[in-house]
Amino acid sequence: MSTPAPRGPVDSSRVPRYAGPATFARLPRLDEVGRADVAVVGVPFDTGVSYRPGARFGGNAIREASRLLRPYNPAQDASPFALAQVADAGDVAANPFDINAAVETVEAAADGLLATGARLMTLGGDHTIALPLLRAVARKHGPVALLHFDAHLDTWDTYFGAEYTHGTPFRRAVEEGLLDTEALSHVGTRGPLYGKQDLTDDEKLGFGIVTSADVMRRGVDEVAQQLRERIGDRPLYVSVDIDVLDPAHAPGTGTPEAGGLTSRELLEILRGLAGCRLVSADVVEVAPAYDHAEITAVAASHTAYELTTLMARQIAGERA
Ligand SMILES: N=C(N)NCCCC(=O)O
Ligand SMILES: [Zn+2]
Ligand SMILES: [Zn+2]
Repeated sequence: MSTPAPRGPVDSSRVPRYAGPATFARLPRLDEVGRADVAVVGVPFDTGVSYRPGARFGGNAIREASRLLRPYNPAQDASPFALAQVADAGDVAANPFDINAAVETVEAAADGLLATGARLMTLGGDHTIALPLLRAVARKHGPVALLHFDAHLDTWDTYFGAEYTHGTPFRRAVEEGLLDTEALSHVGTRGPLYGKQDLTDDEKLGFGIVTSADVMRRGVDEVAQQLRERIGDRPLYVSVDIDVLDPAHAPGTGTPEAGGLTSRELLEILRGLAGCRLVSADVVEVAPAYDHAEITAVAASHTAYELTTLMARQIAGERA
């Protein structure tokens, strides 16, 4: 069965790129194209944060910054929006006053989009939302490999007795059997912890750690190769907390930590994942009130672009 040619972004050589409403990369809305291979969906929710709030505005900041993306990605030699239908699915109406209700709403929205055959490219929102997203993805694919880019472990147990927060999604995900514990990696980890036990607990859950300093010492190619080997041909979920980047590269975030990755390192590691079976991804924790000159939002838009390109190439490869 032949698939219709995907509808791509508005042509920025004919319509100024700063004109009109901001969808991700100036792509059509999902309701304009009916269905999508990759649905870019916003989750404006930040009730799970432990420090600076504001990630509820992250998705729209990333959309605004993504106006400057262009249709051909030379680093991956691919035109993602021609290889697959990528569309902007709008925002999930997550309850800002009730975390449990919000988690349920995100899960249901993700289920709905995944049921149409779309992969999710989610724009957060704080990191709490990774849990409902992983629930939906695991319901579809079974336990998935997880590649988690973050300054933080996000495998803590509770904050103030709360189970669902931005510091706890991946412990919950392991407890719920959503992850393939043979293939769990944190990348970019750094900064002070509550105690050494944090690391022991994290290791017991099955995670391997590539610290920010490891990336600097070993280089992006070696790191990407090690990650690819660990992931193998498992279905893969990639979660990018933008605070994995150094505050110089991403000041607009809620819990910044010194000594992070450069945006160049992050983008190169992502490109090195070509060939992995990427089933969905998120970019979270962009808090534009702390941003300057859209530094963080631009980095996040390029991160989502590389992830989308990986998914589009994967989809095109499956079709061929
Ligand atoms: N997921 C992010 N960004 N941060 C988690 C930090 C949890 C803490 O305040 O200890
Ligand atoms: Zn973090
Ligand atoms: Zn995080």
